[in-house]
Amino acid sequence: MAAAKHDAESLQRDRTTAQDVHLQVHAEFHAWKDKMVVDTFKRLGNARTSPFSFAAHAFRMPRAASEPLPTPPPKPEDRDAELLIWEWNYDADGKPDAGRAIPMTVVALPPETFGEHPRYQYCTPASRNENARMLDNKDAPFAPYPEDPAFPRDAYLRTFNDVQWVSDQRDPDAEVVEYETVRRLHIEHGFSAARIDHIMLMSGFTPLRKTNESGLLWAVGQRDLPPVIWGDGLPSSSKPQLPPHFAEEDYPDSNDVFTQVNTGVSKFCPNLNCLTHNCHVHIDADWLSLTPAFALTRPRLTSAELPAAVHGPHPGCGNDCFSLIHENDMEDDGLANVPLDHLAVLGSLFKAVPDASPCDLAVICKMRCRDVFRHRRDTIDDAEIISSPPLTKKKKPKVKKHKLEFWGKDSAITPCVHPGPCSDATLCECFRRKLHCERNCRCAKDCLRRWEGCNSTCRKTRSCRRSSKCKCRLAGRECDPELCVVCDARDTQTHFPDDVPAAAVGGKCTNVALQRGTFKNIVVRKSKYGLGAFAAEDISMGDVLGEYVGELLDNVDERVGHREIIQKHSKLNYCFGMGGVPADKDGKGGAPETTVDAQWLGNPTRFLNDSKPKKPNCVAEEFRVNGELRLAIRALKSVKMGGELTLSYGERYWEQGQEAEKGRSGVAVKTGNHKQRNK
Ligand SMILES: C[S@@+](CC[C@H](N)C(=O)[O-])C[C@H]1O[C@@H](n2cnc3c(N)ncnc32)[C@H](O)[C@@H]1O
Repeated sequence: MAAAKHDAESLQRDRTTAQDVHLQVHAEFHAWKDKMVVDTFKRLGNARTSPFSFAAHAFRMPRAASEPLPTPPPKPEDRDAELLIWEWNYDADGKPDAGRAIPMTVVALPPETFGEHPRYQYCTPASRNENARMLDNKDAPFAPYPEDPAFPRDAYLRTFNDVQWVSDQRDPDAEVVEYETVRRLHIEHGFSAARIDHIMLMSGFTPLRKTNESGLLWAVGQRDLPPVIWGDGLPSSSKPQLPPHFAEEDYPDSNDVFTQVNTGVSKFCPNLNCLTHNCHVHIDADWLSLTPAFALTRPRLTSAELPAAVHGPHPGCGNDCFSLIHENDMEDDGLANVPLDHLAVLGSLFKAVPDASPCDLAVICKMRCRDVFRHRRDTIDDAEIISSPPLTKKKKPKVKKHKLEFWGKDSAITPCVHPGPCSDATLCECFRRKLHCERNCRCAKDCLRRWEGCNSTCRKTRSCRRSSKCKCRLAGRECDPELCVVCDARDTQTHFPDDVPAAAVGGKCTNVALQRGTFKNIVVRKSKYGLGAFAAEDISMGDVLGEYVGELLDNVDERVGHREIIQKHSKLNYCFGMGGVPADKDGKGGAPETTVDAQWLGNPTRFLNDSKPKKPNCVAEEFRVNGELRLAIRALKSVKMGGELTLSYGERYWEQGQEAEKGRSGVAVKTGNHKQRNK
């Protein structure tokens, strides 16, 4: 009872101390900030030679209301000037000089010279597709058309759960104050991390660390803090700092390389042609990581077996190699001089690759291989290895080729990751969806489901032209630089239009334009329907002009509701459907697999207008590129420089436009076929 009372009293005392420190830090921070802001403005006002000197002139006001503005100098003799601009300079005391007049000639231009610019909707330039944000309907990042009373702002905001400028914001000033409070509580008052966390959480502050990648200390570690001068006149940088791994006791593994690699690996795209950090295309719409974490590996080799197993009869890394030193001699070589950090890294590596060559591990850990070997011997128990069951090689089940079934032109965006061969039993997604396995699938290299490239069909022509029997072309794929060897898809540098003779193209793959980005120059100019895309150079039939890129929507209604409101209001729709079931020849039915929306993210191909009632000179074609569905815009005929580039959106685009006017939902309904736009 007495102990509990004592605890409660001590907690109350600590809370009071923490509150006092917090109030003090808060006051000091705001005193510094107010002064810093005023000083900055003063400095700008006094600047003479800095780039801000313009601002100095602009903001210099008469010292007192009674102080008159300088009298303009006499008008110059230039009688033709219809407009004079007066300019004065101020000296260091703020006194204006005599001033000068700059004559300007006013030229009357015909009104059509500066006609109204067509409406333009802001768009982030992009060279590749991006997945639309998961939970796109979660927070509205901003309210569009703020000055347009006709925009249905309330209806727009109602399609979101919240508004980002209210819900998600962390005040960076509060973060600086909280951090300094924590620093003082630990350094000056001896509070432990756990005690600080306990008190701060009671007061509604952010926990010091929530996970390895969140919490106050993690967030502060991501930023450059402002150079605050505290109440004692000293800057933050001159003060004793929190210890490096403060408050990490609850996350003992966060420093472990094995854990760190596994945290990082899940954020990289597993597509071997991409490997982008936080890839928004190949990592699936629910942001599930596709890259499996590294598992702990059991050691299989005893210390006595290791040297021969990893190096055979040869030394691994030279005359000083551990494999040449007798065990008894090694005893004298201590590990004492090896820094603890290096040993920690080595310990992590033993978890992942315990049977790797000590010489290789030595390079990674900046140690001698004999020390690596010795540390392994000290930490991995040979007795456990001997007692563990021996590895048995499983027989590979035979898969008969004629049993393989494939469905249409689809291919897996998500690589299959499962132990054993691709089958229903191993829950292989490629097998279940009747897709070809792709290069980045984790199945065996000789898996019969794997796409093989066009080597069997293009051996003679080696050009993969559209008229050819190229297996990749016929399957709606671009050639794969790793697989399509006979056409040299890897080294092709040039794009060949259709009218170049086949002989001139031999040995040069023409089916890699999207991967290589061998596009034509397009300019955006005024056209009959707002802005349009025009050829900035002569274009030949068959040329790929560019890739239609934007945000990828997977057709979930909630994610598109707000987009539809913007489309209706602006009367501009940049959606394009891809994949899925094509519509019939009248443009009816069908459902796209994905919609590319270039409303907020795109490139000049988003400006191609509909050609109706004329025939279009371009077409959009779908290609699978490394498992990813992409849209190429190709010329159907030659277009001279300056000619407008057009597509056929398809009847469905316009029909659905009228339905959308009536309030029907459905941005992401099927394009007629891949040549038609989606509304
Ligand atoms: C993808 S945008 C094309 C670029 C658009 N002109 C601009 O200024 O941003 C499609 C929109 O352009 C307009 N548009 C394109 N072709 C048209 C046509 N043949 N007739 C009328 N409007 C057209 C429609 O407003 C349509 O929603």
